[in-house]
Amino acid sequence: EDNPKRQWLLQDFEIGKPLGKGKFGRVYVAREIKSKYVVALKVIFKEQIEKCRIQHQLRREMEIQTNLNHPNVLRLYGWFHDAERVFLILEYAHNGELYKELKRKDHFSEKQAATYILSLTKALAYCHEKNVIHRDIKPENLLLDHEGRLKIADFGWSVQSRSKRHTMCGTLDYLAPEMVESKAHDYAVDNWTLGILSYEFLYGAPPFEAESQADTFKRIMKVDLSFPSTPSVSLEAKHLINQLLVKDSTKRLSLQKIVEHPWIIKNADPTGI
Ligand SMILES: Clc1cnc2c(Nc3ccc(N4CCOCC4)cc3)nc(-c3cccnc3)cn12
Repeated sequence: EDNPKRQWLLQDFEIGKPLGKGKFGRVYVAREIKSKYVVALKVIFKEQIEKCRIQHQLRREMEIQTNLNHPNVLRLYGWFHDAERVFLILEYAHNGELYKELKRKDHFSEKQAATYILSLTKALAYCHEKNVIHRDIKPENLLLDHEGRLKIADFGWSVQSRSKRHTMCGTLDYLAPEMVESKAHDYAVDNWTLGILSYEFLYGAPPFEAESQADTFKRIMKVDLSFPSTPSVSLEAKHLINQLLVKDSTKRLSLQKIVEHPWIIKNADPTGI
């Protein structure tokens, strides 16, 4: 407040109930005492970080998320550390995890599913513009704010796209074909995931689910996609899913084309609620 660059301290916060635990630590709801602002405090143990040698990954998550500012991306307000822990000060998502909502409702309506997919598409377009590829978009990493607006969280696995970093201010001119190809390939993974999530939001389970990991792998590689007869889903929705779950990453529908797709135009609430 007076000096924004002042280091945050644990004593600046009242810690509330644990919201959940991840592999590297726990997330608590907390309140910054002076401003009474409610946040989520993600506590990560340094020994865990050293043991799994994820220092660089954590630093990358923090650099990336600090620089992202989008209504559908969970804000990272700041961070601090003490002898044994690192603390991330994150935006609190009052309505919790999207996948719990999906489990509760079995599957979403076409309007709800299209609204979430539109929010995700806009958030990913923003991230890609900032050369960030999330690579791990799944219901567990999606949270809902007090208005039910979707927030992408947990950038632990995202990467700053490497090709942009190697070339001089983003020109592709000097990149070898495989580098240009890999750049296009990298970003397109998030488009595939939007297809998976569209299916999962509408049917309640992901399209290539199978008994074993090996079977799921086979189904993905074959793009072994089929639509159950119930719940009944519109042809436009199936059309969008078919245009995203394409093996050739260069043939997947672009984020811009998703925003303009008839199913999205017809069903999504542009305010994202
Ligand atoms: Cl980061 C971050 C920001 N906000 C959250 C959040 N918010 C949140 C709000 C409300 C409820 N409840 C609402 C009433 O019913 C019970 C659940 C849960 C989580 N949860 C987690 C989380 C949850 C589970 C596991 N690992 C992390 C992480 N978060």
